[in-house]
Amino acid sequence: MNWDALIKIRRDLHQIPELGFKEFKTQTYLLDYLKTLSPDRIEVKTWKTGIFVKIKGMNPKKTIGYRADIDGLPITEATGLEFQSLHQGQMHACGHDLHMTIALGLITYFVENPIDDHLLFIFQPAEEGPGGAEPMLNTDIMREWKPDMIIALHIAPEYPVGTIATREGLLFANTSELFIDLEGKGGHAAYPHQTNDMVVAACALVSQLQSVVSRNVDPLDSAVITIGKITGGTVQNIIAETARLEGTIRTLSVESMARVKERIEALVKGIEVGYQCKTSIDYGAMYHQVYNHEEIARDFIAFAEKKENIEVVVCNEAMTGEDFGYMLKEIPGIMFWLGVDSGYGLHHSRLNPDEEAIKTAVHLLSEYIQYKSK
Ligand SMILES: CC(=O)N[C@@H](CCC[C@H](N)C(=O)O)C(=O)O
Repeated sequence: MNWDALIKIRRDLHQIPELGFKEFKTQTYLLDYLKTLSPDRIEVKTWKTGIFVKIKGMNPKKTIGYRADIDGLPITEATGLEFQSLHQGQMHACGHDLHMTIALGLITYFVENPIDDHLLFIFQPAEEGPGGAEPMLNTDIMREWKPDMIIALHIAPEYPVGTIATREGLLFANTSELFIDLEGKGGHAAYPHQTNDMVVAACALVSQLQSVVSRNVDPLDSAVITIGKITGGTVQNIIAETARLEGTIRTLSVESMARVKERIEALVKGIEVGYQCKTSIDYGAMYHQVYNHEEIARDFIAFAEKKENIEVVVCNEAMTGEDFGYMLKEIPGIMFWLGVDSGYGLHHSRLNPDEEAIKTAVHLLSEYIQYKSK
């Protein structure tokens, strides 16, 4: 494997992060790379900004899948790296540049070292939203090339390189986006009694939302409500007529998601009455939990534990979301965390994964896939 070439690929991809379903340059870059590989064994099909790559097996009995997400985030990069993002306000701050590079490393390896089974690599757009996994699953290409098992990984800044972490069963939470619009009556800053101020209403609502997890969810269960963005008003001396909260809900069960939403709706109704305004709630994109197939997870953990230079952690569930959960709902498989040792975490403008982890993942997965194909 030409590791220097893979590092260059990672850095090239890092420079061109694009948001969900706008990954045009990324798709072109990936397709250009795939054209450099011997065409005899691979078939490539595109879907929107995503790509399916099938590597034909020598004596196939099944198809093994690997999924890499390809979109970036609306974050202004502050790493100061020489290969930092060229796209103002956009960054690969969730490691998808590494996920794609690892997929290309595996494709290159298996084109050069064919195995018995078919392999399907899925480059999936829009993981950060609105979600590309579910629509990709529903394509004719996927119906035709559907894998019998599927694998994905996610970088983990908190673990050192060489560590992987996973577990049987639930790994990532159920998620739902949350958008709440408030509309009242604006006016002059000096005449608040003639208005219904939506900045005040929005602040009250953010505070009240904090009681849902602390008072409506069983302490032995887990949930998260995060409001990541508030907008409202126009200038400092005009009382705001509108405000908008944007956030996300995370729960460990589908039932808790329903309960949390019920409570949010009740609080929003209360704001409507208490602050004399109109409200609306939009749940945006929702992701199914990531649930690892127990037997495959056990087998993968046992396999990885035998590898030199790999430390396996059997981790707790995380409140992160991943639309790979939809793929695992239909296809038996696993997701795991890949240690990349960064002082800054996921979705941070200074996230700086150690590129050595690319080698760890390509070694581990090429060996695991060969073992599963025997
Ligand atoms: C691994 C990761 O960070 N995934 C994202 C998925 C976002 C889903 C959706 N846009 C939402 O915010 O609910 C995450 O934030 O966990």
